[in-house]
Amino acid sequence: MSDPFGAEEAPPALDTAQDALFLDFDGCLVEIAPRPDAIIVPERLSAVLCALAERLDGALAIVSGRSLPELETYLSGFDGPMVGSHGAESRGLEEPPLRPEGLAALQAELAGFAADKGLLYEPKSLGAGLHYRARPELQAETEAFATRAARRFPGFEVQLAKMAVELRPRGASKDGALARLTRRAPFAGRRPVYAGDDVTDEPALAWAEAHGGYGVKVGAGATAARFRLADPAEIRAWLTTAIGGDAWDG
Ligand SMILES: O=P(O)(O)OC[C@H]1O[C@H](O[C@H]2O[C@H](CO)[C@@H](O)[C@H](O)[C@H]2O)[C@H](O)[C@@H](O)[C@@H]1O
Repeated sequence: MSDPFGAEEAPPALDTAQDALFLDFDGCLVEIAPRPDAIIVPERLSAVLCALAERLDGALAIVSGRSLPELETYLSGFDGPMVGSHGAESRGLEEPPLRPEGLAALQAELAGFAADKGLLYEPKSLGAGLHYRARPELQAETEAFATRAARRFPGFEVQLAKMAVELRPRGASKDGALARLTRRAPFAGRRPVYAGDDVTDEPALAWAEAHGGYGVKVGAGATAARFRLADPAEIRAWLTTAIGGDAWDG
């Protein structure tokens, strides 16, 4: 694909003997949908992730901005490690969640703003999101509101996402999650490979590049990643190839 931001090349085949693989969820494994609850998760996805995790000796983790319970529901057949809420909560890592004070009050404020403005409010296990896809003209106002909310609730910070602005626990990050994961088995000593599509993924893509591995940017846009694939369908095909599978058919 042609892109003004470099990273033209497709990634090499995964090296299952030495790679540790970290995968974003929305926009990477599944296509972006008009609403968070409207995504379509291909039936084979969990089975492909399980097979690939086995080839990687368990060194495969999902690293997402989604709430952990949602990830567990959408990928119910996959039992490997998962990091949710932009690094603030995890499964299989024995890490306590980052739960700042004021979550309920913060959520009530964001829900009220959404109701007033006709935005989609997304309650999250450790934060909240405001989706302005239906009212894109309100992006600046929504971001300004979120910035003011983060001042009143200092345990939280603003996280921009595709057509959305979120408040997540302060200090949570996907690159921080990668740093922690790669210090422990079965990830330690392997080459970090991260794939993701959004600004929420850029620090993790840069982290993989800076730590002996590489990033795969999904879709268009400026990126720290060396490699690029066009969309989640190409990501799924790349994963399937690594397990010797046939062409992805949904
Ligand atoms: O880190 P990710 O797995 O990419 O999650 C980031 C956010 O994804 C979701 O929102 C995005 O996807 C929605 C469904 O396609 C889309 O409607 C929305 O516009 C996108 O921003 C999710 O709702 C958020 O909680 C995640 O943080």
